[in-house]
Amino acid sequence: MVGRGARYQGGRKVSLTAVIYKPALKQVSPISFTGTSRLLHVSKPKTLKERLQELIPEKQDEIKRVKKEHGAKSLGNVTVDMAYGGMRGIKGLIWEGSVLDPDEGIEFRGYTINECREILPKADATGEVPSKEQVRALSAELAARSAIPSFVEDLIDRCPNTLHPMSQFSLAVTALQHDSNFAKAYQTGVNKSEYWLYMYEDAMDLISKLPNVAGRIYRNVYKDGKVPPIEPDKDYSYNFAKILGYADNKDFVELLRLYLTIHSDHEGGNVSAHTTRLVGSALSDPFLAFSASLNGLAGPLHGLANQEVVRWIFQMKDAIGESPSDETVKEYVWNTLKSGKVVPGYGHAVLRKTDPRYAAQREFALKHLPNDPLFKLVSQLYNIVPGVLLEHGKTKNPWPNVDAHSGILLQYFGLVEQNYYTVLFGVSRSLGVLSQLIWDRALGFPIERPKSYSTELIKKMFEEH
Ligand SMILES: CC(=O)SCCNC(=O)CCNC(=O)[C@H](O)C(C)(C)COP(=O)(O)OP(=O)(O)OC[C@H]1O[C@@H](n2cnc3c(N)ncnc32)[C@H](O)[C@@H]1OP(=O)(O)O
Ligand SMILES: O=C([O-])CC(=O)C(=O)O
Repeated sequence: MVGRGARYQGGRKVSLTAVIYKPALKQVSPISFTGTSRLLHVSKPKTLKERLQELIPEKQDEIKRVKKEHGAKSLGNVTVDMAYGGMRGIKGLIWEGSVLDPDEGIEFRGYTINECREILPKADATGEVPSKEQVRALSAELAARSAIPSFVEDLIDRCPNTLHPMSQFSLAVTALQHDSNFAKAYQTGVNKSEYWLYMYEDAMDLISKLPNVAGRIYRNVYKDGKVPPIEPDKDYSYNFAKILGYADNKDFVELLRLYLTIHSDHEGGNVSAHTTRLVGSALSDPFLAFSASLNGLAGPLHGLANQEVVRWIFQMKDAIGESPSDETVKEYVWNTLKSGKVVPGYGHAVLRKTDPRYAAQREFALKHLPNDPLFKLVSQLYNIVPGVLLEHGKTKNPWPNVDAHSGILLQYFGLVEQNYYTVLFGVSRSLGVLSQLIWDRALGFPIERPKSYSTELIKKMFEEH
C-alpha cells in the first residue's frame, strides 16, 4: 500500500514530496527548494516555468537512480482476475502529483486535503508550496491567456442546447487544438528533450481558457448567452464564478475554490487521469489528450455521477417526499439495487472509507447550509446507504465518494442545472492531469502499451499443462 508512511524508507526520505519538511513550511515564505536540501534561499520568486526548468533535471536523475536501484523489483503479482477485472489493484503507473490511500483518501504531493488548507495559498504543479506572490503571478498569467479563438466561440454557440454540456466541452477542447504549440513544434522536428516546454505552454493555455469555454457553454445553454469578461487581477476561481454569474456571492466563490481544489487530481489510475496519460503517450498534444479525458469523465460511473446523484435524490424526493422516515429511505435504496442500478455517489474502486473530499464538502455544508432540506437528505442517506450496501454484500466500499455531496451544494447556491455539474469537475481535473502530462514528457515516459491475452490463451496457459 502506498500511504503516508511510505514516504520514508529505512528512515530516508524517498521522494520530492518527502523532501518538503512540513514544519518548515509554516515558518518561511517564499521558499525555494533545490534537490534534496530544503529552504535554501529567500529571493525573488521564480515563475512556475523557471522552477520546473530547475526541477526537471533533478527528477530525471532521481528516476534514473530509482530505476537503477529498484528497477528489477516487483510491485506485485498480476492475476487472471485482475486482467478480467478492469486491472483493479495492478500497480502499473507512476503519477507524481497525488497518491490515493484506500483509508485516508487523496494526498496531493503528500498532503491531505486538510493539510493543504492549512499551508497553501494554492497548490501548484511542482510539489512545492508557492508563496502568495507566486500565486498572484500565476493567477495573472492564467487570466492573460484566457481568451478563446472566435471560431471556437462560434462552434460553441452553434451547438444545440440539447447537446449535453460535457459533449460541447469536449468538442470545444478538441477545437482549441488548432493552436497547439506542441503539435506545431513536433511538425518542425523539435528535439524530444524540449517536448515539455511546448506541453507546458499548451497546458497553461488550455487551463487558462477553460473558464471561458465552460462558462460560455453554461451561459448559452442555461442563461442569456452573454459571457462576462475575465478580470485580469482576479484569481481563477473568482473569474470562473464571474463568468457563470455567481461572483457576487462570496460563499459561492469560496465553494468553487474548494470544488476546484478537491476535484483536481486523484492519482493516475482513474479514467480521466489515465486517459490523459494514455492519449498523451502517443504524443498527442494536451488538447487532444484532455478532450479524450473529458469523454471518460462524462461516464456515469466516473464524473457524471455528480449529475446522477442529484437526479436520483430528486427522484427519491418525488417518490417518498422531502422528509421521509429512515425506513422509507432504506426501502428506496433497496429498490434501486433490486432494479439492477447502482446507488450513485457510493462505492469506489480504490477508497475503502468515506472519501475525504466528501467530508470536506460536508464540513462546508455544516458551516453554510446546515438547515438546507437537500443537505439533510444527503446526511440521512449517509446514515442509511452504507448499511444497505453492506447488507447487499456486493460493493467493496459502501461509503460515499466525492460525487455524493457536490451537487446539493451547487443547488443551494442556485446553480441548479445538474447536467452541467460534470463540466465543473472537468475544469478542475485539468489542473492535475495536465500538470502530470508536462511531467510525462519531461521525464520521457514512453508510449503506453500493456500486453493483452485472449481467454483462449488463458485457458491454454492454465488448463492444458
Ligand atoms: C469521481 C469518481 O469517479 S467517484 C465514483 C463515482 N461513481 C459512482 O458513484 C457510481 C456508483 N458507484 C459505482 O458504480 C462503483 O462503486 C464504482 C464504479 C465507483 C467502482 O466500481 P468497482 O471498483 O467495480 O466497485 P466494486 O468492486 O465494489 O464492485 C463490486 C460490485 O458492487 C457493485 N457496486 C459498487 N458500487 C455500487 C453502488 N454504489 N451501488 C450498487 N452497486 C454497487 C458493482 O457494480 C459490482 O457489481 P457486479 O459484481 O454486479 O459487477
Ligand atoms: O479515483 C477514481 O477512480 C475515481 C475518483 O474518485 C476520481 O477520479 O476523482
